[in-house]
Amino acid sequence: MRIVVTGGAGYVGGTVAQLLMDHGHEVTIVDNLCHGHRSMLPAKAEFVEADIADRTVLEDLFQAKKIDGVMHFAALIEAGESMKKPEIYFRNNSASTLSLLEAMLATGVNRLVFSSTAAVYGEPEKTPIIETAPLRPTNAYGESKLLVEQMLAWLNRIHGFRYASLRYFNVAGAVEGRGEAHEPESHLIPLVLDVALGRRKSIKIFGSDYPTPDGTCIRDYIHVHDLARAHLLALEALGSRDRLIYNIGNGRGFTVREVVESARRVTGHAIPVDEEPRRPGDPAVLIASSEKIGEELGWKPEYAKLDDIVESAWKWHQQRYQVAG
Ligand SMILES: NC(=O)c1ccc[n+]([C@@H]2O[C@H](COP(=O)([O-])OP(=O)(O)OC[C@H]3O[C@@H](n4cnc5c(N)ncnc54)[C@H](O)[C@@H]3O)[C@@H](O)[C@H]2O)c1
Ligand SMILES: O=c1ccn([C@@H]2O[C@H](COP(=O)(O)OP(=O)(O)O[C@H]3O[C@H](CO)[C@H](O)[C@H](O)[C@H]3O)[C@@H](O)[C@H]2O)c(=O)[nH]1
Repeated sequence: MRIVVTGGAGYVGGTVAQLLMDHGHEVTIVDNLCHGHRSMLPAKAEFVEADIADRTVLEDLFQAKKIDGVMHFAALIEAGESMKKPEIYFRNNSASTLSLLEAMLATGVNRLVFSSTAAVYGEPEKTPIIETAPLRPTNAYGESKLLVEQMLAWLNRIHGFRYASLRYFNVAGAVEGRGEAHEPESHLIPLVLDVALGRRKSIKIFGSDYPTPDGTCIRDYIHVHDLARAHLLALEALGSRDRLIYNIGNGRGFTVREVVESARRVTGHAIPVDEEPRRPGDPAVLIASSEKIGEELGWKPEYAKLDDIVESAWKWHQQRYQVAG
């Protein structure tokens, strides 16, 4: 298939773009490089530097290349930042995505895989979270993604628009020369590894008074390779089905302190911590049930152990920052 990958200069989009190409698909990446890096682009992918809000560029591209489908990763992704500047999340993640959807409708491109998030659930009533759980985001980032999910449901109902919405839990790990390099970095695992490399003095723990066994937040970490495989399965499934919504996680939760412990085991570094107040908008516990995608598409994570995920991130982190070890 000929696939446009938005946000393909980023961590997840770049990884999926490479896997698509490994499977023989043709890929054109659209990214405005607001957070992406040219070094993340797969070597043989075509690259268009543009914003997803630019309908003219997108419509020309969709028509010229006879595009079969879109994988949409482009977004601002920091839950913490979204609680300080919600408006930029609604503009970039919700309004600009509507421009992309309009361009798809105008040119007859009728297959989309959308990067949604566990943040659409907010504070869950029950864990593991299933896809029919209430959708009540506690941060503006999650709301900006939920708005897109709502648009997609209407486009499906009215135009028969085919889409898969994949609600990722916490993505981590690296594959063959491609890993997590957000700038600025806000995610726990790369920040902890920065401490192990001596790039930061300590890791801040945001909140130690949550109702969890050690008082810190619990998250479900999923390896980026397993996540990428789920995208290919969803893209294929849209050939015969028109509306797919799946959680993508490991089904096991780890506290922030357990992540730090894992990084201590993997890196051999003491990793000092500083206890800080809670970060606004953070739910206490997010753990996925991914049974639905397992039953319907046969997806199963290959990386089940936290130490293996951290180890793969660590290898890449060391290479990226050119420290031997
Ligand atoms: N990393 C996670 O843990 C996680 C968890 C759940 C969901 N997600 C979702 O996965 C997707 C990818 O996340 P990531 O970690 O790879 O982030 P990333 O920041 O590495 O990649 C996002 C890319 O989108 C580009 N971009 C942003 N706005 C754009 C716009 N208007 N036009 C064109 N390009 C634009 C950026 O330049 C960047 O290259 C996002 O939609 C994010 O919300 C990520
Ligand atoms: O320096 C840090 C960074 C994070 N945390 C804590 O570690 C946990 C994980 O935080 P991350 O920032 O790594 O990830 P989030 O859970 O906030 O969010 C991530 O996963 C979500 C889905 O679960 C979203 O999709 C979002 O894009 C993505 O950033 C949270 O409890 C956070 O408070 C710290 O204690 N210290």
